[in-house]
Amino acid sequence: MTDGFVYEAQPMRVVFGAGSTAVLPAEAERLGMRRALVLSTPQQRGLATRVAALLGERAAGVFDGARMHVPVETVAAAEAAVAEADADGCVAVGGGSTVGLGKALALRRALPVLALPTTYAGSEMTPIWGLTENAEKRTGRDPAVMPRSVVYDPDLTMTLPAAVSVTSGINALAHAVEALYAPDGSPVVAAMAERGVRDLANALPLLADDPGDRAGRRAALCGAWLCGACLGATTMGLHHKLCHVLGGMFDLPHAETHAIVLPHVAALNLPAAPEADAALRRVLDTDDVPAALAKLTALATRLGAPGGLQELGVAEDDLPRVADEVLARPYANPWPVGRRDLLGLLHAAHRGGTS
Ligand SMILES: NC(=O)c1ccc[n+]([C@@H]2O[C@H](COP(=O)([O-])OP(=O)(O)OC[C@H]3O[C@@H](n4cnc5c(N)ncnc54)[C@H](O)[C@@H]3O)[C@@H](O)[C@H]2O)c1
Ligand SMILES: O=C(O)CCC(=O)CC(=O)O
Repeated sequence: MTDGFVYEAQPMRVVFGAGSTAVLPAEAERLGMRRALVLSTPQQRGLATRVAALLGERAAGVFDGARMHVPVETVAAAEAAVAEADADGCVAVGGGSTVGLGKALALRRALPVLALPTTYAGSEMTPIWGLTENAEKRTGRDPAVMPRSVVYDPDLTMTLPAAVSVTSGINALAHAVEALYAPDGSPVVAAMAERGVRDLANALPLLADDPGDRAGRRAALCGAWLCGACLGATTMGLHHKLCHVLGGMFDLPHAETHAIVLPHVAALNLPAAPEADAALRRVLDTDDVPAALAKLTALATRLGAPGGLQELGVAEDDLPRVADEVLARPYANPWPVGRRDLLGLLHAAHRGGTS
């Protein structure tokens, strides 16, 4: 096939709108959940408890042990909670960490997942699961982990701190950027990516200035949905690979790592991906896409996010080990990545700022 494409739509049901949390009991009923375990991080236990109260008899309890990068130990504890509560489904209330735990339960226990995202990570739109064991993060794809229903309520994002709003928004942007040059892209993905990037790039500066901006919250969540759907439909490239290796090896905060790395990968890859570059120039209204992305990263650092890998505690001496791991099992990428380029990129991301 020349210049063709394959697009496989993911089965996704989305309910979007301020106050849409109220539809949860009806969504649980639609999915046939009679005893749903509500999942959250420890920090979001209060919200999870309110969600359990809203579910009433359909709630089987709250498990608040979700952690970033889905450690296997956390999954084991959640499985024990599922067994003890005799749960027949789970409601994941939170960001990518909580949705990721729901996916692990879907994978291992065939439990249906209903997701209420509260960050912009976009995991709820993908069949990608991740698990971390012995400082190594494994990822895979399985349609069985896709949440059966996703309720996007911008009201739940009002409490998301400004810095996390910007970094998790950049995580979502990265999904769209890589989807635009993925080998399995398509016009549907490109349309979602362009709209998602535009929504997020417009909304993040508004949220940085005023996290209470309701229109900004709505636009950012809509952008996160679309960018997440792009990731769900395409294969990931160098950027995601780097973030997974770094995240797994050093237990780094996921969104912050994405925010640091993205402008550097864009600078390396976009010259080899002219169509993606043109689309991003158009939607970001710029002649220099990496610089526009670096401005968003700078927005996050102004709000207190780390500006470079060194600030995240990564030792410079460890960078060759990261490069080795990335090159050992590379993801498809427009620029044929060599060790020299990769080390240059890693050192720049380590220092922080632009390449
Ligand atoms: N599989 C996928 O497709 C995919 C995509 C993106 C991210 N991820 C995964 O998601 C994880 C990162 O997710 P994340 O960036 O959303 O962070 P997160 O879920 O870890 O949340 C970050 C922190 O913010 C808190 N929080 C979340 N929403 C809040 C809100 N509205 N108000 C106040 N506090 C809130 C959480 O409790 C947590 O303490 C990583 O493990 C990453 O690998 C997976
Ligand atoms: O890197 C991402 O943002 C998407 C993939 C991912 O995080 C895998 C996981 O769920 O751990």
